[in-house]
Amino acid sequence: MTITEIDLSENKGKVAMQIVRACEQYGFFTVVNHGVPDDVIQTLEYESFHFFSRPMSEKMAAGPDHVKPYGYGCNTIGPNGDVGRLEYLTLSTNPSSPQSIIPMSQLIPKRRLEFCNAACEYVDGVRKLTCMLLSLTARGLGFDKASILTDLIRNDNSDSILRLNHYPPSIDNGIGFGEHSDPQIFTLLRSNDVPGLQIYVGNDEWISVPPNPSAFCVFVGDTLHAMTNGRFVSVRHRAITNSSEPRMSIAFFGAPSLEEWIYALPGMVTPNRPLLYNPFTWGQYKANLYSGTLRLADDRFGIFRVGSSST
Ligand SMILES: O=C(O)CCC(=O)C(=O)O
Ligand SMILES: [Fe+2]
Repeated sequence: MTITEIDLSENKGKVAMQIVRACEQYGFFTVVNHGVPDDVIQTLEYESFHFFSRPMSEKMAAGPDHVKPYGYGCNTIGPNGDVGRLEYLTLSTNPSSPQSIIPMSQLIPKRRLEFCNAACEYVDGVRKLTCMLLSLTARGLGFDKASILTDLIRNDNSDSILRLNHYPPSIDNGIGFGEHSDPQIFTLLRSNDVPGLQIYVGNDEWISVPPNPSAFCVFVGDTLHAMTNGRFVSVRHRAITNSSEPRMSIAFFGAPSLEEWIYALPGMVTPNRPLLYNPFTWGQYKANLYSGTLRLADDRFGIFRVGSSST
């Protein structure tokens, strides 16, 4: 069983096909030669370690009382009782949100300007990379216009998120971040050289993704799964803590605007692949995710599924 590693410096037609195949198989691949400058990545990692090294009283200024899912959190994930051995900081990338990088940086102790600049530059780089991957995905799926996917993220009101996850050392195979799929379109995650990430590949099997600081891990999220009417897998994944070194992962969750309607793209519904989900807006999906009683590992498509009693 091998994880697809995609070299973005290779022929674009070939890369587009590789992406589609990987999204169909596991909903997961890694990319190298991705174009996000190494110093941008290193700087944000440095600032993130600095933030998490501050006393709890200082970190708490950035949470946990912010609008879900934003702000600082420690050991709890989401509002419904999920726990993990990590601390994290979640920021909106939409400049008009009060929870976005610039206003939230004001709450970050010491080095606030350095943190803010590093996070903004990082988001700039990963957003471009996400657009490139979506453009290649559109091509691989046979669409003439890449904008059918890239416009979702390019939209000024894109609800994309940046999250820094810090896993303190722990050497007993504990759950750092429990099993889940990401709700958005694509997640781009990069970690330091410490293992922990595992993905589900079916048949009760989980495989460990070897850490590669010069690569990004790419996860298909629930939204892209719905847009492809189930052709792409929204990959279940988790993080295990089992190292004497701290692990830092930085995730960019590429999402549409709250008002955007999510529905099966042209050609995705066929006699062999009947429609799975009724159209919904990203805002509706998100509200269902955070306002109800859903746990991290639960299926979130319930009320949106064709034939569900609530639709
Ligand atoms: O840290 C990791 O490797 C996984 C984190 C994750 O799945 C998430 O932030 O959604
Ligand atoms: Fe995730």
